Amino acid sequence: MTTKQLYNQIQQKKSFLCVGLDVDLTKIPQHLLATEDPIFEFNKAIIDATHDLCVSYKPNTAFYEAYGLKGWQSLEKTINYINEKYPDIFTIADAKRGDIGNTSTMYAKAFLEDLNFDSVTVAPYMGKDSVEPFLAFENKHTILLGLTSNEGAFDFQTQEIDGKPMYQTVLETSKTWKNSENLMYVVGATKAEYFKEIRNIVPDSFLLVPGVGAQGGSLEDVCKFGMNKQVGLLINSSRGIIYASNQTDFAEAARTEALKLQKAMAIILEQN
Ligand SMILES: O=c1ccn([C@@H]2O[C@H](COP(=O)(O)O)[C@@H](O)[C@H]2O)c(=O)[nH]1
Repeated sequence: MTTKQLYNQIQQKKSFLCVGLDVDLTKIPQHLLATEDPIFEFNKAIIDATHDLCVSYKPNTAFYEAYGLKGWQSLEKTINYINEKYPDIFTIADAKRGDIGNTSTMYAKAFLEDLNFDSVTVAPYMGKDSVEPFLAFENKHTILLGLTSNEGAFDFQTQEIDGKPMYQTVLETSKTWKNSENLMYVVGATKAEYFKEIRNIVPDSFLLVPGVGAQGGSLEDVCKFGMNKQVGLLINSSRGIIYASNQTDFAEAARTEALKLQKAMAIILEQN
């Protein structure tokens, strides 16, 4: 999928919402545990209930890897379901990979070729040769960790080397790499005050923004400095949407929460 197609979806749906599919078997409705594949049944119901309100789904692979082979199979069924039933939706494997070149190539094949996600999140700290194998995939996107939403982001990412915070060096250096058109960045909603500076460095890139909802980030604050001509934002909420209820009405409750965010986004889009 191209960023132009993603932008078209944003305009059509008046939404730049990404729903996070972080399935924890201890939090999903009990009745689903009796089914053959509770993770997939949960995801399928959430996806069917929210697909018209969001432009992206982001399963965090940790929540599938934690359940071994069965978890990986649930992830595969989920991505196949989205690709077959809702092919216009942008898919993100939140896997935070990155290794020496030949290993990164295998990670890239796993997520972008075998599972056929549109994008994968990648950690930047092993440098250019660890990221370029992901960028080698045409029409796919690499989402590099820029400035993350957690408190630990201040341990390294904002630390200065030669007078410049490390996250800025990551943005400036990575945008010179091969096929950087297909590069996006993760920037946490909890770091709203950094968006102005980040937009100066990467004015045209899409930013994947987790941290709205359960982590307390503000949609309005992020949009104020984070939006660009193509909107340029994918705002993720996972727990705030998918665990709105743990009863039989869980999918409707998820839709209600997604709708609240979509309506707020529609207003912001109208004003910009
Ligand atoms: O900086 C980051 C990078 C990734 N995440 C991931 O996003 C979701 C957020 O979930 P919520 O339930 O909406 O808090 C989750 O998969 C994280 O691992 C992040 O939060 N911050």
